[in-house]
Amino acid sequence: QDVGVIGFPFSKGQPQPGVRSGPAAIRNAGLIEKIHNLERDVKDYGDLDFEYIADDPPYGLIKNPRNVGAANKKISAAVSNVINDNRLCISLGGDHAMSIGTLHGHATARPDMCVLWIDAHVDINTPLTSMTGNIHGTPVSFVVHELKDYVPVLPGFEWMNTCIHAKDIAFIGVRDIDPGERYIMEKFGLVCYSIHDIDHLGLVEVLKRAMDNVNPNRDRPIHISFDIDALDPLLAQSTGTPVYGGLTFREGMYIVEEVGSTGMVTGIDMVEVNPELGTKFEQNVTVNTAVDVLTAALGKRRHG
Ligand SMILES: CN[C@](CCCC[B-](O)(O)O)(CCN1CCCCC1)C(=O)O
Ligand SMILES: [Mn+2]
Ligand SMILES: [Mn+2]
Ligand SMILES: [Mn+2]
Repeated sequence: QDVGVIGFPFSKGQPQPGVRSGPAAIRNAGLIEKIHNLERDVKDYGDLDFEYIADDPPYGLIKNPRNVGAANKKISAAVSNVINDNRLCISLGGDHAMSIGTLHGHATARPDMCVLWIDAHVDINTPLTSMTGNIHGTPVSFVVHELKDYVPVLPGFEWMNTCIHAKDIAFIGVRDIDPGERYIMEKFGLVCYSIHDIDHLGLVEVLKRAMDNVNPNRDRPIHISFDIDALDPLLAQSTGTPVYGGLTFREGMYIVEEVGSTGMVTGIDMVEVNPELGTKFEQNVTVNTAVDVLTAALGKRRHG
């Protein structure tokens, strides 16, 4: 399947501006060329630009609702466009709030798509449970049908509708959940494999169970939302919310190799790379790892 790459230099879902430079850093590390080298037809759709809305007071604790809502409306249309071009859409971030738009856009183009959320976090705070007001900790609550009654319509989000069922998403790599999120996960029976589960069951079994939950017949388009902070901070240092004890490079690669090899992946987010955090060395390791994860998802194999 052909590939489309689109950049979302977006940072309004959290307080650190450097995440806006993620797309440029990932491109500079040679992503497009490396995809070419896989004999995949790849089209670069460039970066989306986001008009800044100055008058954007908080909604409760939630910061920048109008900016985040307007950006995600554009992101959704852009992602739908790439997928309707029959290209696997690679969305480069930018913070994880952008996945409100990437999931909405993917589901608009592929209504039966399912989601693997690879992250240290479950990002399912509602605007009322978030303790930080950073929308990058809430994107899942905006898209899940069963949470509709728990998520107020924020200014800037009037365009939005929920687009997946709780059973259509599985989380892998989780190790930092807020109390409100834990309540929601248990109340709605969301499928979540923590780092502890990986240590207990093994990654092969965890990945099998996650796929059995969201894609039992392996016949549904798959959206991989990869938050670079799923990986251990020793590897992915340049990110806004690092949490110790994350996925190794090998575990991260195994996940995307396995899921990619189904040939069912039609959307991938690579988010939360902040090239302005950490040392130059740490920035390079983080960005190069992001590129390696993406090329592995597209078929680059370590066994040649
Ligand atoms: C776990 N929830 C956090 C982090 C969200 C990370 C977003 B991601 O996209 O990078 O995954 C953290 C909330 N805690 C901050 C420290 C004090 C306790 C609450 C939040 O801000 O909601
Ligand atoms: Mn995270
Ligand atoms: Mn449905
Ligand atoms: Mn995240």
